[in-house]
Amino acid sequence: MQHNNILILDFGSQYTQLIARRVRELNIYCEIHPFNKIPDKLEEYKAVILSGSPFSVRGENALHPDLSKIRGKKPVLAVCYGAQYLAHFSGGEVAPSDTREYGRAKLSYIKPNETFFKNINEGSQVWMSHSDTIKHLPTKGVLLASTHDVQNAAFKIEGEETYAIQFHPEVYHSTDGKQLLENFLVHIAKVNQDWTPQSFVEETVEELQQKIGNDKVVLGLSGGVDSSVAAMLLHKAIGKNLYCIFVNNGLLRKNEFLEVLDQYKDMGLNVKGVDASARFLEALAGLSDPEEKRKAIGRVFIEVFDDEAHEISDVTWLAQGTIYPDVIESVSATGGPSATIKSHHNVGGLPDFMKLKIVEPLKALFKDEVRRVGASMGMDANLLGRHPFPGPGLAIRILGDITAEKVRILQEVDAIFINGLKTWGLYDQVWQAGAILLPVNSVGVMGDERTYEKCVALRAVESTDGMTADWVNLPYEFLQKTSNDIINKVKGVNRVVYDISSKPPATIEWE
Ligand SMILES: Nc1ncnc2c1ncn2[C@@H]1O[C@H](COP(=O)(O)OP(=O)(O)OP(=O)(O)O)[C@@H](O)[C@H]1O
Ligand SMILES: O=c1[nH]c(=O)c2[nH+]cn([C@@H]3O[C@H](COP(=O)(O)O)[C@@H](O)[C@H]3O)c2[nH]1
Ligand SMILES: NC(=O)CC[C@H](N)C(=O)O
Ligand SMILES: [Mg+2]
Repeated sequence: MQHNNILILDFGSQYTQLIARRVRELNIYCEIHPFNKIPDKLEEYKAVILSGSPFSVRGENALHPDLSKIRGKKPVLAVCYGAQYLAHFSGGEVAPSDTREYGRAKLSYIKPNETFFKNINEGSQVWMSHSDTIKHLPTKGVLLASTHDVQNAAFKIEGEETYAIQFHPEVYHSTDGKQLLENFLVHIAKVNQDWTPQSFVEETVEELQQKIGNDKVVLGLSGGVDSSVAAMLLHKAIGKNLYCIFVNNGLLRKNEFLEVLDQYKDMGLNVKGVDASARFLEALAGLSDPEEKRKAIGRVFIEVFDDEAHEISDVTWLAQGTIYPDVIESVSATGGPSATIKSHHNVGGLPDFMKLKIVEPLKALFKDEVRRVGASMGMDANLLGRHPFPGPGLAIRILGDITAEKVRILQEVDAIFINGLKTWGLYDQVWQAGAILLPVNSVGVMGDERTYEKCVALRAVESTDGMTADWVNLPYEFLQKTSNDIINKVKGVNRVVYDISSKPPATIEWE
């Protein structure tokens, strides 16, 4: 258990994860729990933050948890819906505001000498996103700040360490938001700022040793950041009892299998490379529907992994590189069925028959924190800075059916594009990039002869989490040079196009 833990109760705001990030940026650990699943062991938490919500406290379905175990006993910071909740159900009044308020506002009044507003001055910009407003403060409420339009923009409750704000300190556009969180967490709740990548590594290694003891653990390594950092942590904790398996599904980037395998061996990992290319290609033969392709790959992954795990005697644990956003998505407060756009697969979805216990050392971290943890263990910057790459690999970038020849063509094209980005110093400015082989032949002319060959698309996007993305404005000179190189060097390709679609409405991968 991490020390100095902050509990964030999620009422379904789209900003809840941002609250967690801001708290972590202060080197303070925190966890998000759904509003209706308040943990039993409250003594482990030093303070509680209530998030915003799409609901209205006046609505029939208002989220209305019992906070009697928390209020007056722990410092509480209530944000937006949280603030309205405190007001509405404790003797105050919340009503629809005359004008809905979204975006910029300025604090026009701040009560003097309040620790909560230490180093924050009148005029400070805050970001609003609400349609209800707090008309009357709750019993024992003391006004702390106002904006031009919102009289009760911040208040506290006399006799409790309970603070409430209508604006969102977690968003970047609230200029003193981080200061406000620091005032509350450090100066009011007296939480130490000692949660760092190093302390995370030390605590996690100790926990893993206690949990796993002398048991054996198996882990699927993909060359990606998450599984690699998870492997490093486990290696530090249990050494040779960690058995890593890196599967070549024949759909990796050019030379990637051997290069990455060598890199893992240099890191001292106990890793086995399994070349199952033929098995995957066989399973894919004749399939051209994207979902059927994805499912076939998922199935073969499990078979290969299961075969390999059986080669190791007495394995009892399966380790996974699950990270925090994966966890949060599966327990969202408001839930609601969402449409399946694509069936993402990873070895994580192993069936029950494998009967392995699961260990997920990165379950509490965001992607950038995973990178910081990796860096603090001395992991190679190239490995850490790697673009995300999907488990089904080039199979979902070859539209339609897959053959060994198409894989070869796409590997060549992709290598020219990615190496070009690196040479031009563009790789780190791009979140993810790759090439797509289209099921389209077009007419060209090369050396006075007619050609009728394949077309490839290049895709480069900027994003923070892959959920939304925009295409990158790559320099024309770069695109020109890359297109030339591809058409001149890769036999079978006579046309290159650049994908200028954002997500949504498109997705990052084409299948
Ligand atoms: N070729 C592979 N061999 C073995 N395991 C794999 C392979 N590809 C994917 N996996 C497993 O599937 C998991 C999920 O893959 P995913 O791409 O989401 O994460 P990642 O590869 O670890 O990190 P990143 O998101 O940076 O690519 C990996 O953590 C790994 O355990
Ligand atoms: O491990 C994975 N298994 C998959 O099946 C898979 N499909 C897409 N992706 C990656 O997810 C991000 C979002 O991709 P999309 O916009 O195409 O859904 C992008 O980063 C994609 O590369 C996958 N990763
Ligand atoms: N961001 C929020 O928490 C909004 C709270 C509430 N739904 C309102 O519109 O006022
Ligand atoms: Mg990956």
